[in-house]
Amino acid sequence: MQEQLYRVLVINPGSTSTKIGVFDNDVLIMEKTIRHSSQAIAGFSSIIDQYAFRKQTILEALDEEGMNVSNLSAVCGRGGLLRPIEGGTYSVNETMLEDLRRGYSGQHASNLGGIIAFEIASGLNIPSFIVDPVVVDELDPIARVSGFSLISRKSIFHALNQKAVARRYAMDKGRKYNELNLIVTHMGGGITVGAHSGGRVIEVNNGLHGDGPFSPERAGTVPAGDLVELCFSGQYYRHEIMKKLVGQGGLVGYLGTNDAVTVEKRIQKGDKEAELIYEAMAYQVAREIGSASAVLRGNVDAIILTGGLAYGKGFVESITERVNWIADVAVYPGENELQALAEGAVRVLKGEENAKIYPLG
Ligand SMILES: Nc1ncnc2c1ncn2[C@@H]1O[C@H](COP(=O)(O)OP(=O)(O)OP(=O)(O)O)[C@@H](O)[C@H]1O
Ligand SMILES: CCCC(=O)O
Repeated sequence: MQEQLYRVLVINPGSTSTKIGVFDNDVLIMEKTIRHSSQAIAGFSSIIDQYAFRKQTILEALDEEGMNVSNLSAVCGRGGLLRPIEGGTYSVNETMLEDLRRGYSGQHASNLGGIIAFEIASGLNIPSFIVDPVVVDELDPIARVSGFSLISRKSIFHALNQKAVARRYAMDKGRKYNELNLIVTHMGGGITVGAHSGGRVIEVNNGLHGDGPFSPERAGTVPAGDLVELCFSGQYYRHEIMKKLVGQGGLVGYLGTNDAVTVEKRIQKGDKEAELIYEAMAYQVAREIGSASAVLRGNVDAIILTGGLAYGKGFVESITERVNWIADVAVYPGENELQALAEGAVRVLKGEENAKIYPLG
């Protein structure tokens, strides 16, 4: 019998781009990255204000590629800063739309994913979904304790790519994801290191404005007392400090660029400051992996390195030589987010899974 074919449009809005793909089941038939210049983005005062502009660019891109939207079975967007929820595929509903519009847990480009998916899908009378948003929260209770009773640790991380790559690793090894203990390290504009056990991410750093290694544009963990002193020194406004932590932190703060390729070129030309900072970023990633290995009591099947920085050979080597005594290191450069969105939607369309209802419980 012929397999039923579902055509799914997937939408992944990032800070400087909107990536879209069209899949027939899990097979990619069209992919496009629409880049937004900083001038185009700067014209909007908030993420949500970009909604009509981004939706229009998506529809134009589909039109240019000759994609007839009336053949779609569903639309799936990357979910944003919602309430903390467990991983999986969720139907877009009114509560979710409201939370995405007001940025329940903050502002992030992916807040637009579910909204645009819903708008396109409802015009076609087809379902819309989100999959594994950045707020997926499967932390063990012990991981929430920060040590400061007024603040709990939060789970904000690259859930979509971490889960997709972990599943891919399991498939490559002929194993089931939920049988493995994995340390998955996503290294992009932000860096998150997750301890995956029994199919759940029981510990992970909050890669947005929480903790963990510094990254191309984020500060990660900073000494708390010194940060408090700086906040009250009268030198900076609140939004300026926030920007120094997220956006202008990490490599940007030290070296003026978020582009690791540029940093590598500077190192090749003998820039010692660039060498120290780049090495420090690898050192902090390795330190976070070591910490995740303790969470898993040393019972680690593999350490997985993924995201754009995993293309950097020297960077990967520098991490690997510090952590390969813990477990084998597998490298999956780049990200697999469009594919993961499509697979999440198709699992539901085929009836292999039920779509979850937001918010759970
Ligand atoms: N070939 C390469 N060698 C070294 N670094 C690379 C290479 N290609 C990309 N990078 C670096 O990867 C980083 C961006 O990674 P990525 O594209 O995963 O981030 P993003 O999607 O913008 O953010 P995030 O992954 O946090 O959502 C940049 O610093 C970029 O310079
Ligand atoms: C940490 C959440 C995803 C991102 O890097 O923006």
